[in-house]
Amino acid sequence: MSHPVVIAPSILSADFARLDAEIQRIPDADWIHVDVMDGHFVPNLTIGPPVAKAIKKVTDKPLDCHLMIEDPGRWVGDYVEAGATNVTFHVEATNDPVSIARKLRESGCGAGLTLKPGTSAENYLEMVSEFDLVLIMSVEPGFGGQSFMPDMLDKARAFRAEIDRLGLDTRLQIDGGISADTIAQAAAAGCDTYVAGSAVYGAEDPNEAVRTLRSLATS
Ligand SMILES: O=C(CO)[C@H](O)[C@H](O)COP(=O)(O)O
Repeated sequence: MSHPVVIAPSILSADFARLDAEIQRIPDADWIHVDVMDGHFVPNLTIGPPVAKAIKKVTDKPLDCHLMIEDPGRWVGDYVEAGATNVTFHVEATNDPVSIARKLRESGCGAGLTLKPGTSAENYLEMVSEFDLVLIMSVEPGFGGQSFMPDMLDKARAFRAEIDRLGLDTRLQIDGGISADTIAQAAAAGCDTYVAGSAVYGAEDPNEAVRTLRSLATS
């Protein structure tokens, strides 16, 4: 099943002192991507539920929360309460991703599965029907501004094949080093949902960057 392209700028690369204004600079974005880091699962510390809730107040766009945290099952409810549309968590941080996905879906929130670059798709393909979104990390999670890892496209192809084989409408998202130079490769590998931080907020006109990414992903 093919979806319209979604461009989800990551506010990790925005000015945290002016988040409301930074979000208003990207009216053509489809989703707002919120990178949650706990200083344990990844060596960086960013934002938590109160900030997600504050962001929700200043935008009607879906809030796409990527939890780079330990023990995600303990915290997902807080992001649902904060107004998340999707909550994506790492398979490396839990022994029971399916239970967490079911909890999210029962609360009316989309469930997202994600894997670090070193984790292979093999053990997780079979659970794809439990998820609304699969996120392929194309950098090591933790920081914006890193280089795209083209080897991750094989993982995207494997998930795309399984999603299509089962006829699911699960979205295939990619995050890390997505720019005008890399987005077409990700599209060719079957991705339909793109996170971009520095390529959007590092541009002189972030909204123009969003439009350019969308057009390169669809051409
Ligand atoms: O999850 C992330 C880092 O862990 C970020 O969303 C991602 O890296 C986006 O930044 P950039 O587009 O600059 O690579």
